[in-house]
Amino acid sequence: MKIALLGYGRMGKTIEKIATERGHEIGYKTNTKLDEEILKQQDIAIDFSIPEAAFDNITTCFKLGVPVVSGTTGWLDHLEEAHKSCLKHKSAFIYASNFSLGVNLFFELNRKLAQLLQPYPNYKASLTEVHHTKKLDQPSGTAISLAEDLMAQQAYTGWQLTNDNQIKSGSLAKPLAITAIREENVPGTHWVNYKSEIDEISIKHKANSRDGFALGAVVAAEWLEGKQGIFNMQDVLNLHEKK
Ligand SMILES: NC(=O)C1=CN([C@@H]2O[C@H](COP(=O)(O)OP(=O)(O)OC[C@H]3O[C@@H](n4cnc5c(N)ncnc54)[C@H](O)[C@@H]3O)[C@@H](O)[C@H]2O)C=CC1
Ligand SMILES: O=C(O)C1=N[C@H](C(=O)O)C[C@H](O)C1
Repeated sequence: MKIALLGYGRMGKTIEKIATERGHEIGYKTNTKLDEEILKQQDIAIDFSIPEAAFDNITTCFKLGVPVVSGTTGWLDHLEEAHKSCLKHKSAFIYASNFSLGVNLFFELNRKLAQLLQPYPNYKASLTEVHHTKKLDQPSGTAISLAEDLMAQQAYTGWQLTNDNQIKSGSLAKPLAITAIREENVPGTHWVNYKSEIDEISIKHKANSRDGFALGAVVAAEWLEGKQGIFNMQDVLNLHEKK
C-alpha cells in the first residue's frame, strides 16, 4: 500500500519503520498543512499528529477519498463529526486510543474485571497512567477508554484527574479517580486497581517501546483496505468472536 503519514514525530517514524518492513511504501509524510494533490494519490492515511490538527486532517482525507487510521488522542469531542464525514463521503475509518495488541487484550480484561466486581461495591476502583514528559494530553486516551469501559459496569458517575481538579468528565457525585504521571522516556503504562479494606486487585499493561502501537496501526491499515465504514480494533483483532 501507499501510505500517507500525517504526523511524522515519534509515532510517525516508528510506523514508517514497521510499514516499510512489511513491504509498504510511504508515499507522503508531513508535519504541517496537507498537500491534497499528493495525499489523494495515497491508498490510506495514518494520522498520529496533534489534538488540534487531527479532525481537519481526517476529514480532508475523507473528502479526497482516502481511508484513515487515526491514533491521535485528545480530540474526541469531534469524533462523532468525523464519523459523519466518513459516512457522507463513503470512506473508511478506524480510530483507537491504543493500537497495540496487548492493550486491546487489556481492554477486554478491564471490562471482564469490572463486570466480575460489579456486585462488590466495597472494592473502590482507580486508574493510573504513566507517560513520557512530551505527551500533550492528560489523562491518556487509553486511560479514558479504560475509564469509560469500567464505568459502563460500575456505579461511577464520571472520572476526575487526581492531579488536576480542572480535568474531569461527567458528574462528580461518585467519580472514578485517574492519576496521570509524567516521567522521562516512558512509552506508556496503565494500571487498573480495585482496593477494599481486606485486599487489592490490580491489572497492569506496560509498553516496552512504541513498536506495538505502530504495528497495530499498520495491521489496522492493511485490514481496512477495500472496506467502507467505521470500525475499531475489536473488529481488526476479531475480539468480538472470542467472547
Ligand atoms: N493510539 C495509539 O496507539 C497511540 C497514540 N498516540 C498518540 O499519537 C499522537 C502523536 O504521538 P507522538 O508521535 O508521540 O507525538 P509527536 O509530538 O512526536 O508527533 C506529532 C507530530 O505531529 C506533527 N504535527 C503538528 N501539526 C500537524 C499537522 N497539522 N498535520 C500533521 N502533523 C502535524 C508535529 O510536528 C509532530 O511531529 C499523540 O496524540 C499520542 O497521544 C501515541 C502512541 C500510541
Ligand atoms: O502519547 C503517547 O505516547 C501515547 N498515547 C496514547 C494514549 O494517550 O493513550 C497511547 C499510548 O499510551 C502512548
